[in-house]
Amino acid sequence: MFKNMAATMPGPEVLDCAGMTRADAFAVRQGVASLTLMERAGAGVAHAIMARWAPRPAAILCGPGNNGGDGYVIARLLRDAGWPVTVFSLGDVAALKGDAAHMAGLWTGAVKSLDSFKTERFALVVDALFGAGLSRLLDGMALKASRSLAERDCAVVAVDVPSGVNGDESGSEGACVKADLTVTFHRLKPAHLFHPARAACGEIIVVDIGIPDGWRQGAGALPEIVQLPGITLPDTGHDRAVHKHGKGRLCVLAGPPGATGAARLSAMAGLKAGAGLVTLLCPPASLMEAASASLAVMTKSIREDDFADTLSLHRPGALVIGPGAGLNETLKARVLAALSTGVQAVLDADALSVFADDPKALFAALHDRAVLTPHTGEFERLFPGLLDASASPLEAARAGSQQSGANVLLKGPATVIAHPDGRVAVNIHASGRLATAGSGDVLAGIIGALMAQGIAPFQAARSAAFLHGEAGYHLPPGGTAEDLLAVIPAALESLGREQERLLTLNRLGR
Ligand SMILES: NC(=O)C1=CN([C@@H]2O[C@H](COP(=O)(O)OP(=O)(O)OC[C@H]3O[C@@H](n4cnc5c(N)ncnc54)[C@H](O)[C@@H]3O)[C@@H](O)[C@H]2O)[C@@H](O)CC1
Ligand SMILES: [K+]
Repeated sequence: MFKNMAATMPGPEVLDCAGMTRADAFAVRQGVASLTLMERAGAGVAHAIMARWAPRPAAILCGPGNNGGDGYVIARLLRDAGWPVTVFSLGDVAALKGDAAHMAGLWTGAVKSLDSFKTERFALVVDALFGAGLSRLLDGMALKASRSLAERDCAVVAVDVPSGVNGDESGSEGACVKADLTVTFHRLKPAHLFHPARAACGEIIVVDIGIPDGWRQGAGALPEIVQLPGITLPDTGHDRAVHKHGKGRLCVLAGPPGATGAARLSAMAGLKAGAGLVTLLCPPASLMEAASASLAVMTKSIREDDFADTLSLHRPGALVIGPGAGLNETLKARVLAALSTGVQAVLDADALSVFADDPKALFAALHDRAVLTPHTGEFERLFPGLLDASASPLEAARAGSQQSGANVLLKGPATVIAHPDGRVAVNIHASGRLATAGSGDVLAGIIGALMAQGIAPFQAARSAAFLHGEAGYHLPPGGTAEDLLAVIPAALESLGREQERLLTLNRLGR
C-alpha cells in the first residue's frame, strides 16, 4: 500500500559541538591530520565566498582558537586568488597554539590588531572570531567589532557559527555577529536550525571536510533532518484492488456549535492525505453545522458520556482530538477515555491546553501510540519552563517526549519530532506561507491520516510535517488553510514522484 521508504537511509544528522569534537577526533584517529581538516574547512569557506562574490577588499577577523585558525587559511586562499585581504587578530598572534598557530605561520601578510578594524574600509568581512569554543558572552574588542558590522552594509561571512552564537543553542543572550552567509563543517549544529540564532546565520552551507565513515559509532541516536526519501507516503497510484476501508479509517472529534471549522479542516486534510474513510464525531448540537458543511467527510452524533464506547464502535485506525474542541471537563474526559482504549491518537490544540492545570494527569494516560502537536505556547502549558531551560527546541522536545511518554511534534519554523525512546527529527522543509490560521489543524489531520493508514506514529509525524511543508510550497500568496487542503494532493504527487526518482537512483547506484 505504501511506497516503501528505505528506513536505512537516514537524513543528515544534527551534531552538537561535543559530537563535532568527537567526529573530528575520530577522523584524527583514522589518520586524517587535524591540519588537513582545518585546511579543508578554510578552503570550503574561501570557495563559498569566491562562488558568490568577485574579488573585493576583504577583512578576516581571527580569534584566539581554531576558528581563528580557519580564518588564516581563508586569508591565504583568498589572497592567492587575487583578493585584497587584511587580517585582524583578537589577541596576540604569538599566543596561538597548535593548528591555529601553524596556519597563522603560513600567512605571510601583516596582521593588525582587531582594535584598529574599521568596517567602512571593507566590502566583505569574514568572522573567524569564535566558533565551537565560545564559552562566554562577547565583550571588549569582539563585541565592538560585532556592533560595527551591524552598522555597515558589507557582506559578512561567518565561519562555523556567527561569533556570539553558541552552536548548541537556539538563543543568544548577548550580542552576536549577523552574517549573510555561514559556512559550517560536516553537519549542521542546532544553532543553524532554530531562531533567533538561525536568523543570525543568513544563508547556511555545510562543507564536507572529509571525516571518514564510521564517525557515528557510539554516538547514540543523533537528531536527524527529515528529508526524502526517508519519509513514508500513502500510495498515490491507481491500484484498483484497494477498498476505502483498507485505506484507513480516521475519526476527528468536532467541537461545539460555531467552532467546528478546525475539526472540519483536520477531517478534510485526513481525506486529502489518503485516509479512506473520515468521520467527524459530533456533539449532537454540532451535528447539523458539521453535516451541512461536509460532503465527503461523514458525520456521526455522539453521546455525552461514553467516548470509549463510541471509539470501539467506529474502530478508527487513528483519532484526531483537540482542534476547536473547547476547553472543558468533557474534553478532558474524552482525551483520557480515548487514550485508555489504546487507539492511535493525535492530541492537538485544546486537547493539550485543557491539561494546563494538571499535565501529570495527561502524562499518566499517554503512550507511544499518541502524538502531541503543540506550538510553543501549548508546549509551555504542558511543560512549564522546559523550553527556557533547554539549549534548543531539539532538547526541549526530546525531554518533553520522555516526560510524557508520547511522541511530541513541537511546531515552529523548524518543527521537532521526538519519540520517547530518544529519537529526534527536525523538519525544515516548510514554507512561511504555512503561518496561517488553521494550518495546524490541517497538519493534525495529515498525521492522523498517515497513522490510520498504518504508518507508525513517529514516522507518520515526521512524514506529515514534510508533506505539510511541501503543501506550503504549493500555496499561492495569501493562501488560507482551505487552499492548503486543496494543494495536499499536488504535494503528495510531487513528493511521490521525487521519492520514486531518488529510490531509482539509489537502486542504480548499488
Ligand atoms: N577541531 C577540529 O578539528 C576542527 C575545528 N575547526 C574550527 O575550530 C573551531 C573550534 O575551535 P576552538 O575549540 O579552538 O574554539 P574557538 O576558536 O571557537 O574559540 C576558543 C578560544 O576562544 C576563547 N573564548 C571563548 N569564548 C570567548 C569570549 N566570549 N571572549 C573571548 N574569548 C573567548 C577560549 O578561551 C579559547 O581560547 C570550530 O568552530 C571550527 O571553526 C575547523 O578547523 C575544522 C576542524
Ligand atoms: K565565527
